[in-house]
Amino acid sequence: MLGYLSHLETGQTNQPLYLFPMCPHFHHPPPGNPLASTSCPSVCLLPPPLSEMKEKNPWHTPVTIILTVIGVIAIVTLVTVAVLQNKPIQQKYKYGIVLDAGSSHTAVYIYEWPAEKDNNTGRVQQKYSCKVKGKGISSYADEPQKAGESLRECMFEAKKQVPKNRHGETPLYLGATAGMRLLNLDDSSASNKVFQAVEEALQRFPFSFQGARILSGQEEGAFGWVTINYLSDRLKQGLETTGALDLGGASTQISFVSDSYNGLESPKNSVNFRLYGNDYHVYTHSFLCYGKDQALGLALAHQTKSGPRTITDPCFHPGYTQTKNYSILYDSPCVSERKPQEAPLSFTLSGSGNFTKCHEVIKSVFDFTSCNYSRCSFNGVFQPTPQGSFGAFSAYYFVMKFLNLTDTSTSIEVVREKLMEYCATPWTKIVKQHPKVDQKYLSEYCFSGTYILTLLIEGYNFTSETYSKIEFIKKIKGSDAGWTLGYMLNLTNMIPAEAPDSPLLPHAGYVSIVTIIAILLFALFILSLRPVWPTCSKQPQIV
Ligand SMILES: Nc1nc2c(ncn2[C@@H]2O[C@H](COP(=O)(O)OP(=O)(O)OP(=O)(O)O)[C@@H](O)[C@H]2O)c(=O)[nH]1
Repeated sequence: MLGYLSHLETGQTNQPLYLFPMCPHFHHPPPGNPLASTSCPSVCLLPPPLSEMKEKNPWHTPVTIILTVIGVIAIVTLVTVAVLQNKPIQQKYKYGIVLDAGSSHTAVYIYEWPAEKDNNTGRVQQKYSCKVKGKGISSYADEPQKAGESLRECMFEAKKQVPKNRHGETPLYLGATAGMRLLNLDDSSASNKVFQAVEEALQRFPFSFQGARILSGQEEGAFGWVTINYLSDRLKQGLETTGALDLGGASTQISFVSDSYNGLESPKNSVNFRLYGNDYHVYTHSFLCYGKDQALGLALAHQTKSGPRTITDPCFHPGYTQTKNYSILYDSPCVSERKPQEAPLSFTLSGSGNFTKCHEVIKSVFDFTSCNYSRCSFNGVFQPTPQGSFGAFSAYYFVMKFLNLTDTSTSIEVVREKLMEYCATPWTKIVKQHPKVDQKYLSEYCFSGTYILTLLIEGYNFTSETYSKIEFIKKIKGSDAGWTLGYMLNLTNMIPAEAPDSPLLPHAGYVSIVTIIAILLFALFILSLRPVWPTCSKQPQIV
């Protein structure tokens, strides 16, 4: 038989090298007689000059050609099926809507997750959020109808955001937090009317309305913890969890896992979860009246207990003045009992911008003396020592971001110094520096920054070391940090108690393995046909 002819030049002899695929090695015909046989048992004699002959490829038999074609078709079919069968289909989404009816305002959040991964494996993420104009629903106690109306604009937007064919199946929840907790304490009938109005308003939308309710402080804290750990994938991967610090307008929550807390001491602070096959004993506490707006009210109440007409408030910038109404300030159940017996209608507040004095005023709103447990935060509330990393969101983030204090590697002493300098800055200068910032927020950053530091260090007992493990966050991977996502995940059973079975291989790995196996099988098949392989003949076939 005759193999392919190659005219590669060999280095030493400068003779042509003849390659015969069926011969075990190359060989050089003896000089002068290129047709002489060499050591290859199936040696192929040199053919006459190429121009004189036409090779007949021994593989070109009908059987080998048919087998090769069948083999190639089989491989292509196998790989195509593997690719198509296991290919991620074009994503379709399902949706869930949660309204966070907070004390200061209401926000609408739309979440989405892959429809085909409904069984707890798809990642839920925030698709859209809308801040409802105006104040929180609790501020509509005197005109409940308006509470419902206030939600309409954002809800119409939500209708546009969710595809029409998903409207009917999209669950819609409203959770109210500390503002409604306070209204409910103060006037439960007014609170019911507000709920009635918002329920009627929400039922008019084509979503699957699941009801409106007040979350307990414990739920608010625990679902905030779930949210941030879910978004950072710590739950699914069974990693060490992050604590959650949430500072609202009317309440504040702290939630974390501590090695020293198993729920036996102060069981009311314990929330247990089994998520993705792991058990979590979470410590959580919500301080009603210690959100930043109510805390400001507590601080003002402390300074106006004798019913003065003017106060010099160290938590406001020098040159800042404001007239405040006594009945509005003391309207909140957080301070109503402390209302001075005799007080004028209003008082004038003049800022002095003194961080040290502001810190003293703020400390006076905490009770650090009573504790019936092994350890307490404040107001006699049990709390283990903060442990691990923490995510601090809501007003923690707004305030620290504005003050440029989100870098917690900055020592607490430096944070104090910066606050000292900031508080002492005259109000006119502050306004000039931030002409676009809402003056209500702007005027309160000195108080809020000082309050946050006091709450964290003296209140929750963060030390220089543990303070550096706090991260001030607004969003994680595009979704807002807050209780709403955790709440929805819980109500829709989107976090399984046990770890779901995951596919052994990702799509690409699966396709690669099928391809390799197909090729190996084909090679094996060809080898198995060895008996019918064409062999080198002693005589070249000249056609
Ligand atoms: N500086 C600043 N403050 C904000 C902003 N949005 C909200 N706040 C304030 O931050 C505080 C906390 O706001 P939220 O997290 O919405 O709290 P909330 O849900 O109204 O309050 P709770 O019912 O106590 O949970 C409130 O005092 C708000 O007035 C913002 O964009 N910038």
